[in-house]
Amino acid sequence: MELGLVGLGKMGGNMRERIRRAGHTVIGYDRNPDLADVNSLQGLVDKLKGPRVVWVMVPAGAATQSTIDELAELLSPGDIVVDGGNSRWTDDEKHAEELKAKGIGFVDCGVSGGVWGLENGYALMYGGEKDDVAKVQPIFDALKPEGDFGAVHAGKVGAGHFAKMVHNGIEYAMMQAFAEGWELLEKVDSVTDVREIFRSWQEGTVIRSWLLDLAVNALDDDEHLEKLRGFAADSGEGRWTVEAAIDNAVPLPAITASLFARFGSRQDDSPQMKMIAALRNQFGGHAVESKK
Ligand SMILES: O=C(CO)[C@H](O)[C@H](O)COP(=O)(O)O
Repeated sequence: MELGLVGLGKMGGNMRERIRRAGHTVIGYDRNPDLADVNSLQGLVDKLKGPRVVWVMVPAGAATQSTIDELAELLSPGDIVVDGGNSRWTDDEKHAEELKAKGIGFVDCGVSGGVWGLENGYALMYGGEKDDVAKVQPIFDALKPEGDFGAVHAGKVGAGHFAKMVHNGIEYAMMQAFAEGWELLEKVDSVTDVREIFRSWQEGTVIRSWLLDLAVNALDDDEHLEKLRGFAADSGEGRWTVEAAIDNAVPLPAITASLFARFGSRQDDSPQMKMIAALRNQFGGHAVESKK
């Protein structure tokens, strides 16, 4: 089938390649002309025969919104827009309504697989009407990993991004657990080879996993991670997971703590620990450390 793909960055560029390898035609548009097959969204829409399927793979928020606004004007009734970015699931209903007013279908799709997806396939979680999903199915089949697993119709519009958001929340907590275990092992003198302990865990253990494999890769590159600064950014999905937990009164202590650990990583001199030091000093005369 034919697909229009908007956004040809790290994810979109590799996805174009994987879909083409499966024998489909992909017309790609990106603001960077070096990556694009056409020089505008109008050009992309003109090149596709109807009914069209256009997959949007641009950063969540303003970039996704403006792309969908533009597509709503350019596409025709019966066409489908897929949002494959990491959009907040609460935006999906709005996007579906905006497009529905023009007779255009909408499917939201959480995509996991990172830079490894080109070869390994992408895990897909999609939400939307059955008929709309069916029109995109050949593309889902091309992108998903080989075998029985790796793709799911998660439910109504929004369910795909909700599932991906929770996946990323779990990702935060798993990474935090590996990071904490690694730091503790590194701290203890009697342990002489932390990297080999991590490597040994790759087979036979309860915690063997792709994240563990990636941790071993990272330690092979830089055994004590000395080249890195202890700073972790976040793209929003961890926050949204915690917000959804609050809205639904679901306790998420591990995911919440892992999100807050990232916030802590951005502080060189913790303001709250200054207050704790000051209070301990006030009530107990406990020693404080002064700024150098
Ligand atoms: O979806 C992903 C992996 O599954 C992305 O890599 C995601 O952007 C990572 O999130 P964060 O920047 O918040 O760590």
